[in-house]
Amino acid sequence: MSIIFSHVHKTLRRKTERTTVLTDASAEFAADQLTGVLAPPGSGKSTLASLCTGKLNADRGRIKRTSLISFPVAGGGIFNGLLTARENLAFLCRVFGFDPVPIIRFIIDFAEVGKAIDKPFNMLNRDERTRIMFTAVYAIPFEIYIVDGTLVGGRASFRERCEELIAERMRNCGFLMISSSPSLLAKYCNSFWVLDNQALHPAETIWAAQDRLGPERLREGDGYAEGIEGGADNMALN
Ligand SMILES: Nc1ncnc2c1ncn2[C@@H]1O[C@H](COP(=O)(O)OP(=O)(O)OP(=O)(O)O)[C@@H](O)[C@H]1O
Repeated sequence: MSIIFSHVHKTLRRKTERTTVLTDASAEFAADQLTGVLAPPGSGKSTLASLCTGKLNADRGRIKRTSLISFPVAGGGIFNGLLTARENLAFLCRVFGFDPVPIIRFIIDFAEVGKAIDKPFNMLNRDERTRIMFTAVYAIPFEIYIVDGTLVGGRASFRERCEELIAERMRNCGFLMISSSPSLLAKYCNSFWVLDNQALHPAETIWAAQDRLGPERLREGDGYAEGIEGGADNMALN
């Protein structure tokens, strides 16, 4: 089970601006590995994540998914701000083929949201939204979790519990972490790729990946975001 890129081309377009992110890129990300893709800032991390999840399609080439792939951890635009948190979560569970009842029960307990679960998502405060968004992705039993820079979030006590949940998932599931931070990928991953010159290259170690890009093109970070701004479509409040 895996995500396989075969000769993928992708150009982003906005008015007159065109940015080519991938040119004839091939790679295989296995569902039984913790894979890190080291990529400079602005080189196409979010685009790669969106191609993996199917949010974006390749212009040319093929992306074959034979695993159940998550939406990006803490990815924006997943929740609808006008629906309640419970309605959003029920919808997400059904889209991915899971019974919402036990998953929502788990999220209410784990994220400690109580009655806020039945409020419109855009009426929740930033902490509540952050806890729900991080718990939602890890509560659903995906086969490969997609991390676009941010792995964990929330305030101290939630973050600690969330890290335990992530460690549990990492024992049984695949992760594809796309980041500009060598130390983040070194901490969690056991298989490495580099996104460089619009192509994906395998690397033996994170140090080989870092050497290929050069440290001056990278940006250290710990994959932590205390809170997520917005996080939903139709956000009326922050
Ligand atoms: N719609 C668009 N049209 C043209 N260029 C775009 C578009 N969206 C983003 N870009 C540019 O394409 C490149 C890749 O974007 P992407 O968001 O995938 O990169 P990223 O590595 O995730 O960026 P960051 O490090 O800032 O999070 C960036 O240089 C960005 O400025």
